Amino acid sequence: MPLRVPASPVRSLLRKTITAGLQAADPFQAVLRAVSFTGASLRVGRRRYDLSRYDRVIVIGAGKASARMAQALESLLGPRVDGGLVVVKRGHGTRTKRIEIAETGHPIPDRAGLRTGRRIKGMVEELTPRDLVIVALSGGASSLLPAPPPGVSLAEKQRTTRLLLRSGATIQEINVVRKHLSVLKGGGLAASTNATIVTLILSDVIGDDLGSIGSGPTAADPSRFADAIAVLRRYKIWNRIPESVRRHLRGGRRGLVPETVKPGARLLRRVHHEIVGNNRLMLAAAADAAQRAGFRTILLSTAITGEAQEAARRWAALAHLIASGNKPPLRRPCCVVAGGETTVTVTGRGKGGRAQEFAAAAALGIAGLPKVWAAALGTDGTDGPTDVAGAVVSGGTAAVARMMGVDLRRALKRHDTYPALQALGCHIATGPTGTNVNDLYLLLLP
Ligand SMILES: Nc1ncnc2c1ncn2[C@@H]1O[C@H](COP(=O)(O)OP(=O)(O)O)[C@@H](O)[C@H]1O
Ligand SMILES: O=C(O)[C@@H](CO)OP(=O)(O)O
Repeated sequence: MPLRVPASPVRSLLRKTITAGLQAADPFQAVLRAVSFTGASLRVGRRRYDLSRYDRVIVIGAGKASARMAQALESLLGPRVDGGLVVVKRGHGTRTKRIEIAETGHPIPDRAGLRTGRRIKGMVEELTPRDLVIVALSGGASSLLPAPPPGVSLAEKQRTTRLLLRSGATIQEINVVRKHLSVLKGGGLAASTNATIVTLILSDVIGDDLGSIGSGPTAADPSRFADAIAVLRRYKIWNRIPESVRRHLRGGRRGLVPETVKPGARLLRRVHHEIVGNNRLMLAAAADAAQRAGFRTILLSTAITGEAQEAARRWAALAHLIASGNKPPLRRPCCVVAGGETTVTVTGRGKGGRAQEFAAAAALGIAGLPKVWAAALGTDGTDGPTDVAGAVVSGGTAAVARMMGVDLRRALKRHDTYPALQALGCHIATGPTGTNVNDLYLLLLP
């Protein structure tokens, strides 16, 4: 799908920055930057693998961007890839030759995911130390590759996931729970095989914590069962999750269920990780494009977090500061670029996403400021469970909303920002981008 940005004086700048950012986050290019293959030598970052010493080279993967990562590995390694299986979100698949692509459910795991999880576990279990597994990991893996422990059904895991996603917990906290409800996460994939592992990661977690991205299937996990219980209590969902899940977690805390793989574990000596792309790289490219378009540009932060509406209020405060013209931190024409990932504590049955919630709140925050635009979008192209990437609003959006009878405050209260922003013509659509490196936030003062 081509990039769709509403008409406005900043349309061209938006197109340039978004396109540059998405290109820099392209999983195919990201893999090619980090990996090369000459003779029998596979270079991954600073590490080299002599492939003549391995019997089989298998590509396993999970995440929204993992099909494109697999494609890049195929193009590099050609027939040296003996096969593999990579799981992506429905609609995010691409054509591959040797590596099978499976499409499963996200953000709620489904039956296809369960089947694929079992197949992947079976595939790696039979490998030996003379085999090499290349793991193509990106955000979304937690849901795409469910592997509930004995005693917990898929339906029970689905319910727990639903509650967690709406609870306002951070992705790190959510994944502390998911790691303790999975036999493949929290290092479980690495523990399931004797093969050598190199994991290529397109990160969608701020700070690139290896244990959090896709719940770290090949990474150490310092968190414990007690931490998982604490997260569920903190967000007041302990009493709402299924009894089987509580039983499993309590049993784990008492030492009746094996813990996730802990830092320093011996098995991790045959595992290496390489971050091939992340939010920062995407932001740098977007900022560069704005600069080249003649805007004074700063990359303000890679860690916009917290409730989306609050983050939007801070964003609006910055807009006021710059627009005031009174010793502004940046003079027009200027562009502020930031990244990160906010959270939304969802109540009710509204339709929206983090970026749309941010944009709608920003519209109220910058109301009345002339020639100021704020945009927010998820780089995967689907903001929350919707078909748009995000939205762009201006200092005039709130007035237009009033005129049209669109109640932005009410939309925010009900977390129902999609219909409001749609009516106002503010949506930015990219279609599924094939990548996933968190969100992009822009403040534009031409
Ligand atoms: N109606 C809504 N309004 C705002 N945000 C929502 C709504 N429904 C879900 N979300 C947010 O969408 C997130 C999941 O959507 P998604 O963009 O797929 O996340 P991710 O990119 O992390 O996988 C949830 O964490 C939740 O905060
Ligand atoms: O897979 C996951 O655990 C997370 C983080 O990597 O991704 P997403 O929020 O896209 O599901």
